[in-house]
Amino acid sequence: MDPSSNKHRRAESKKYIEREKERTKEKKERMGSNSISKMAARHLRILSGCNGALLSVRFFSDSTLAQEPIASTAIDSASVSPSINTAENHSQLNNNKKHSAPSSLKHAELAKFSAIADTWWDAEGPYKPLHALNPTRLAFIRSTLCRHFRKDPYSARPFEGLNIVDVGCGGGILSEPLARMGATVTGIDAVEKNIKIARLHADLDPETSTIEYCCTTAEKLVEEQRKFDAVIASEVIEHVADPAEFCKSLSALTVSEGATVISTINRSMRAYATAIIAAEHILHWLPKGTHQWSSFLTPEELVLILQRASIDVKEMAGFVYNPLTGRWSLSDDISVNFIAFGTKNS
Ligand SMILES: C[S@@+](CC[C@H](N)C(=O)[O-])C[C@H]1O[C@@H](n2cnc3c(N)ncnc32)[C@H](O)[C@@H]1O
Ligand SMILES: [Mg+2]
Repeated sequence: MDPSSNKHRRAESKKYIEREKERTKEKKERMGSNSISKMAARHLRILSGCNGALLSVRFFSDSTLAQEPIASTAIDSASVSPSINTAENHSQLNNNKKHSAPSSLKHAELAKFSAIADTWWDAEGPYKPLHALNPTRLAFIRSTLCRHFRKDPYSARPFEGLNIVDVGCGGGILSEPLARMGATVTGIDAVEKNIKIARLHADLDPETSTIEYCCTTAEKLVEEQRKFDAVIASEVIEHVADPAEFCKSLSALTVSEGATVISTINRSMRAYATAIIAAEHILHWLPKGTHQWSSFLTPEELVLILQRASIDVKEMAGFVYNPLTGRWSLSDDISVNFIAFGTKNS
């Protein structure tokens, strides 16, 4: 056939389209074994740490995922507040630029945390909700980690022998009880002031003075080739620049067969009404602007990005607030606050 003829060109185009179809099919098949559609269709068994009740959460089909892009915001260095532009933070931020992994820092978010750093241990201050949430999230963390690492959940120090990193530890509200439960804890935060407060507070008690606090990021620890049995990022992922990259860093920090725990807020209308309108604008629990609804992740999105980072989510639970008692409890209602436990694929 004459190579310049129309017939020849049509035949070549047809071959090309066929090859592309074949490649797409292969790609789909490769992804299929791991894809969220399988994950989404299956029931996750959730054992509540508080009452041992067997809860079950059904994920939606992945069509919802296709419609809703995972929230991701580019770093806007112009929006960094002068309060975070300290020499220490500057050198730390500059150091981050040198690393190959993209920075998880969202400077405007860090400025908000820096501005209220001295209130971490004021149980009636802006971190009141985190203080109130602490026993409930610890119940989930204790039950999932003990089950996974075959530890006795009824022991006073069930995490003895476990090496845990608390990423975005803030003032150490979660790091401290983890250390009291026997874990060797490393607490890291991108805000220098938070780390200073955390260090000062932990030094008040010999049981928590063992915590290693460091002003750094997950990606920086990856560069340093640090590894942990368990990686925890509680109420942090909604404040980072790129949740998917952040999860990759968390995964890289986790030993093979190790555990990753993430808690955050669902991108639901209920979350908008309660976590933003009520908590920030009506009840003034949190400073206005603490959260951006568009930065929240749905549970399905979190499962997907963790799966792509080689972490299989095994258990998930919701945190539900009772305004009458002022207490949080574990629930199968993941429509607002939720927590996920996953394990790193070997
Ligand atoms: C809502 S606070 C949660 C603190 C703590 N995890 C807790 O729940 O008690 C979020 C924390 O994450 C930190 N943070 C935000 N982005 C970060 C990043 N990319 N790397 C490390 N820490 C970060 C903030 O400075 C802040 O202390
Ligand atoms: Mg938050």
